[in-house]
Amino acid sequence: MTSQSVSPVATEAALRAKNVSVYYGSTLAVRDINLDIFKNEITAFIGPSGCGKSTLLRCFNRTNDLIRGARVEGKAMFHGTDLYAKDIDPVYVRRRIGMVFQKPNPFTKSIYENIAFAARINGYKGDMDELVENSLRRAALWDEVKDKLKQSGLSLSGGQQQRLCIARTIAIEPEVILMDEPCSALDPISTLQIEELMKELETRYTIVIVTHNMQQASRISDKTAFFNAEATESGNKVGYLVEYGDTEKIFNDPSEQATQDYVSGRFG
Ligand SMILES: Nc1ncnc2c1ncn2[C@@H]1O[C@H](COP(=O)(O)OP(=O)(O)OP(=O)(O)O)[C@@H](O)[C@H]1O
Repeated sequence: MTSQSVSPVATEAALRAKNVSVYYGSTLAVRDINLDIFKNEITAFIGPSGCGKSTLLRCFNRTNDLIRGARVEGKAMFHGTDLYAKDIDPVYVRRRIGMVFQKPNPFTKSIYENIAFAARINGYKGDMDELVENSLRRAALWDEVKDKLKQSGLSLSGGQQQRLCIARTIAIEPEVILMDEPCSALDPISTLQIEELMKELETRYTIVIVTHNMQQASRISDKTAFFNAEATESGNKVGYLVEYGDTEKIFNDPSEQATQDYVSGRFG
């Protein structure tokens, strides 16, 4: 075999959606999504309100299971394993594929216990002080809180609370972190801190972020998926994937006019 014949190592898809459609009751919310999310990359989901970004995101850690009437068709896979197969425990799925929400939601417990409690209920038996420190360090919060670990998590600023939630997620040792508009409740400085943190976390984790902030998507993500919604005959709107690719291409040279219009702020 010559060096020319050796193909480059294919980047591994951590998550894969294969013909994924999601219904709420009898209403189709998102149709026929096909998409690979690559390991150690940041993937951004963008698109106008209601096009199904959060719905699709939730498929990847089975949090749609917690919504009454939600039903997923097709396959959502994690390293080739069907996340919805009969023998798959959704609690295990959510441990491997963590989630950070729009509004910071620390427990009404101390900063220390926000991490320790999450780790304990997930069966962690190691050195708790070490885990708390490491998780807070990785979430770029340690220096700000190391002298007040007994204070309530709710005493922190919004941006610090969101980093605490990220630390809590990290403490469970996930492989993927799903982030649903994690900065939408934060001021610009806290937003930049979270963005910097995401770039640091990317070396260890695969990150998927839903964002309405175009600059944020173009600043931090490697790949971008643009979704849109169209009206069905029954008058409902159904979301679909318009275009997916390298962020640079999606923002500078998209294939679809709708993508161009959206990223340049002409609609949405
Ligand atoms: N819990 C739910 N129950 C019923 N319908 C829902 C639920 N969550 C979302 N939907 C519907 O599914 C469609 C997609 O919503 P979703 O929140 O996933 O879109 P989105 O692109 O994330 O929107 P936004 O950007 O506003 O957060 C919408 O029509 C919405 O009304």
